[in-house]
Amino acid sequence: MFPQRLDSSVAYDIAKAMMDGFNRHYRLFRAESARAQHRFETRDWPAQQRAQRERIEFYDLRVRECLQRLVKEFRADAQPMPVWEQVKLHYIGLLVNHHQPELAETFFNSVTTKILKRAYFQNDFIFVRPAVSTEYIENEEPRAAPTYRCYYPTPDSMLADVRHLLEDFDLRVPFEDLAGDAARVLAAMKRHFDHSRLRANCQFQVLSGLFFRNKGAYVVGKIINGFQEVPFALPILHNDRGRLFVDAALFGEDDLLMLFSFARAYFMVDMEVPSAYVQFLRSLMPRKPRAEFYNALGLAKQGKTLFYRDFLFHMRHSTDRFRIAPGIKGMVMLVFDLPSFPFVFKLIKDHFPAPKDTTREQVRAKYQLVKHHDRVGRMADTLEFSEVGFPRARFSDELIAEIQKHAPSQLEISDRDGDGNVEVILRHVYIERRMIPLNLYLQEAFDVLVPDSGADETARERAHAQIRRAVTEYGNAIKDLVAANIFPGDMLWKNFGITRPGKVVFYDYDEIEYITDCHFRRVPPPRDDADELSGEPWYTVGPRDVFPETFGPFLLGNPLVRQAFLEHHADLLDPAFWQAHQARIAAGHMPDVFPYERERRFCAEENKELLN
Ligand SMILES: Nc1ncnc2c1ncn2[C@@H]1O[C@H](COP(=O)(O)OP(=O)(O)OP(=O)(O)O)[C@@H](O)[C@H]1O
Repeated sequence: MFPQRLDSSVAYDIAKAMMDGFNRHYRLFRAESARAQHRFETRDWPAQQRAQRERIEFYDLRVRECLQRLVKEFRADAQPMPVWEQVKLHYIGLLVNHHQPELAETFFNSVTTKILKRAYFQNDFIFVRPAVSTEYIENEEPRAAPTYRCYYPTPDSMLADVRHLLEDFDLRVPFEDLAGDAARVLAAMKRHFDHSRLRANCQFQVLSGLFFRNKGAYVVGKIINGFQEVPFALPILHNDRGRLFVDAALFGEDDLLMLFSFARAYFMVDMEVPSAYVQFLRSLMPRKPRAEFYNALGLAKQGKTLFYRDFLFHMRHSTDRFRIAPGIKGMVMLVFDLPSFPFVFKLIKDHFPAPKDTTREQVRAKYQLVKHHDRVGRMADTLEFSEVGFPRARFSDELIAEIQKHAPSQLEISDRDGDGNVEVILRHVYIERRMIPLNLYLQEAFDVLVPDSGADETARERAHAQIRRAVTEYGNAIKDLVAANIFPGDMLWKNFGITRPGKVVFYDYDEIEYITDCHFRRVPPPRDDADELSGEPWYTVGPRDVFPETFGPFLLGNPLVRQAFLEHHADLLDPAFWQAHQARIAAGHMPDVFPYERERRFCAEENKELLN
C-alpha cells in the first residue's frame, strides 16, 4: 500500500486542494462559533438558536464544495488507485503542525469516500486510524490564547482570583454584582475542596473559551489542590436589567455530565485546538467517550468517526450477540442492541401498520427536526449511519428473521469486501444511547409491590419512591418539551427512557409536532346517551387535533401512577395549559432551559441560607 515514489504530478495538488477545503471549513465553523459571544452579549437569542441549527449543515456543504472542485479541476474521480495512495501520503505531510489534524483526516475520509463511491468499511484509502497525533498540540502564534488559563490562589488572593477568572473573558456586558458573584462562587467552591490546607500545587484551571448555548455562557474548569481535582462549571446569564450574573456553581463529574448531556444542543466555543479542549474535558469526565465531547462541541462528524472506531474496537473485544431490544416492539422502528454496548440501533421498517400513517421520508424528516432543534435535555441525540457492516456471526437468527420480515429493503447479507467473512450490511440505521424504557422501569417497581413478591418493607418503600420519581420526572420532561415547542405526539411510557442519573428522556420521534402547529381542543359534550356510552369519539378529529382530557385513560391506569401524576402534573390534562404555552411561544417568548436542577441556582431559597 505504501507508495515507493511520489511521481504523480496531480497527487500533491489534490491533497493541497483537499486541505484548503478543510481549512476553509474550519475557518467558517470557528468564526460562527466565535460570533456566539456577540449574540450572547446583545441577547440575540433567536440568532443564537438559528446559528446553532445552521452550523450543523456547514460540514456537508464544505465537503460538497471540495468535491466539486476536485472533480472539476483535477478530474479526481478518474484518478487511478496509485495516485490516491500518493494523495494520502501528501496529505499526511500537510497535517504535520496542523492544529486540527484529526478533523482534517475525517474531512479527507468524507471527501474521498464520496469520490471513490465505495462503502466506508471497504476503503483502504481513508484514515481508519489517526495518522497524526493530537497530543501536545499548542497554539504558537504570537499572543495566541492558551487552551486554558491558570490561577494560583493563596488564602488571601482566592477571592480576587475568582473575580479575575470571570473578568478575563472580557465580556462586553457588565456584571450586576461581580464582587457578590465571586463571593458566592468561592463560598460554593470551598465546600468542594480542602481550602484550609492549600497544597504546593494549588490552581484553578479554566478553559479560555466560553461555552455558549441558548441564553447561557458557561465557564468550564477545575480546581486542583495537591491530589484533589474538582471539575466545575459556572453558568453566566443576563438578568432583566441587561446585566450579567453567575446563576449557579456546578461541581463534580455528575453535574458536568448533565451540562454535556447527549440530550442537549451543541455548544458554540471558539477553539483553535479542539483536541486540547477534548483532552481537558475528558480529565473532568473520564467516563464519557471522546466521541461525545466532539459531538457536544458541534464537531459531529468527528464524533461519528470516533464513535465508529470505538464500536469496531468494542466488537473486537466482545463476543456477545445483537438481539431485539427489550421492551415493547415499535410499529415504525425495528430496534436492536448488543447487551455489552450502551447504544441501540434503529431501522425504519418498510411498512407501518394502522393507525400509523407515515412514510420513511417523513420519519427521517422528524429525526432531522430533532437533530436541529434544541433538545433541552429531553430528547436523545442520534447518529445516522449508511451502509454499515456487522459480522453476521454476531447476529442471532431471530434478529435476522425480524429484519427480513420488517425491513428487508434495509438488509444485505453478503461478503461484499471478499475477505471471507459474511456481513450483515444495513442500508440506513440510527444509533442512540440505550436507556431503560420507562414502562419497564415502572413495571420493575410494580412487580415489587404485588402482594406475594416477597419484598420487605424497605424494598416496597423504594419501589413507591421509584414510581413517584419516574412519574414526576416524566411530567417534567413533557413540560420541558412543551416549553421548547415540541409536542411528543405519542406520550405513552414506552416512548420515554431513564438515563443513568435518573432523567427521563424522549426517544420516539415519528409523531412529533411543533406545539404551534397543533390544535389543543376540549372534548365537546356528548349530544346524547348514545354518544356518552359509545367507545368511539362522537366528534370529528382533525389530523393535528389534540384532546388533553383524553390522555388519562392511556397513561393513568395504575392508581399509584395516577396519584403521583395528578399531584404534580394534573395541568397536562387541561387544554388550557397547552393553549397558554402555545400563545407564549407564538408571541416569541423563549423560555430558560437550565441544565441543572433549579434548587442549584444561587437565587434558590435553600442556597441563600447555605451561602449566608
Ligand atoms: N434509546 C433507547 N434505549 C432503550 N430502548 C429503546 C430506545 N429506543 C427505543 N427503544 C426500545 O424500542 C422500542 C421501539 O422504539 P421506538 O419507540 O423508537 O419505535 P417506534 O416504532 O417509533 O414506536 P411506536 O410504535 O410507539 O411509534 C421502545 O418501546 C423501546 O422498548
